[in-house]
Amino acid sequence: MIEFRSTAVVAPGPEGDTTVLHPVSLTLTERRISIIGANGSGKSTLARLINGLVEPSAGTVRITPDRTEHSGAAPSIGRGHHAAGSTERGTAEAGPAAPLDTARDGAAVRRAVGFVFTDPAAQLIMPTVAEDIALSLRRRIRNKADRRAAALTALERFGLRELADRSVHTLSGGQKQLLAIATVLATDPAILVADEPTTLLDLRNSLRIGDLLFTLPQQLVIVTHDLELAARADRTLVVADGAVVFDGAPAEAIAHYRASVAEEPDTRAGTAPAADTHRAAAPNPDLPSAPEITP
Ligand SMILES: Nc1ncnc2c1ncn2[C@@H]1O[C@H](COP(=O)(O)OP(=O)(O)OP(=O)(O)O)[C@@H](O)[C@H]1O
Repeated sequence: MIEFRSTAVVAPGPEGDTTVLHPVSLTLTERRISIIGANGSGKSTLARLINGLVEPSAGTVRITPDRTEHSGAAPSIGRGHHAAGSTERGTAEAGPAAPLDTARDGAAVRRAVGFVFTDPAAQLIMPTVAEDIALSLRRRIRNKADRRAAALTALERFGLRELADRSVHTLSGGQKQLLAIATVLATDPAILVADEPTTLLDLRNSLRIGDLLFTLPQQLVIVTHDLELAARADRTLVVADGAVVFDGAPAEAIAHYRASVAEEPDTRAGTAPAADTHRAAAPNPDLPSAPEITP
């Protein structure tokens, strides 16, 4: 579960403060949450607050990792199989953990919340594929040989086993993104936040990565400009001008976003409000998985 309580982000600058995110309160319990909105609207800021990459200037963000929610068989891709899960998940405790505050419990939050960036190059740092995934396992598995074996098993799960000793620089964009996701998931986070993970990918790889993300046992928060992908969520947030302006069922959220784009010329001329902020807090009676439902 992810809780924003009057969370705001203000960036100081030479010419005064800029409000990047207006105060927002949300309780996110659904398993799949998508965030959509225009460029520069504040989506990444909202996503980065979840794992502490951005700290709130006011209010709080709290994470309650549910260790039971992803204790089942993990999905695989390509020729992979599920065996990796047992190696990495053996120590997972059952039941909900205590809430973590992103400002106070930074290290624990980063362990609980994996983050996938748009550009996988931002997180692939070791020379080879196997070394990269092994690096993410270093805290969990101290012995080097065991770590390599676990890395290979994890790669198998994502259909990347044959690329184990390849330089990460020789991978295709799709393979890099898959590896980036694999390295994050190898640490078994309770929540996965993905910030436009398919933006740099072709259609085939977008579909592949989308299928992977939406079949994960983890709670997923995905920022995306791909409205088909966004529509697969249980709940969608629309962000505009640093505020959550709609929160509800994906189809309605997407319709709201499309309508706001259609109205844009008026908005730019200053003849209409940028967003109907009242709708953000309004509960959606049609939302099948309302905020109180546990994933
Ligand atoms: N530290 C900062 N200082 C000043 N402005 C910032 C800071 N962080 C973000 N912003 C501004 O806040 C706005 C929202 O940024 P953010 O990256 O969250 O948008 P976004 O919706 O993810 O955009 P995109 O879809 O283009 O990735 C942008 O105008 C950005 O330039």
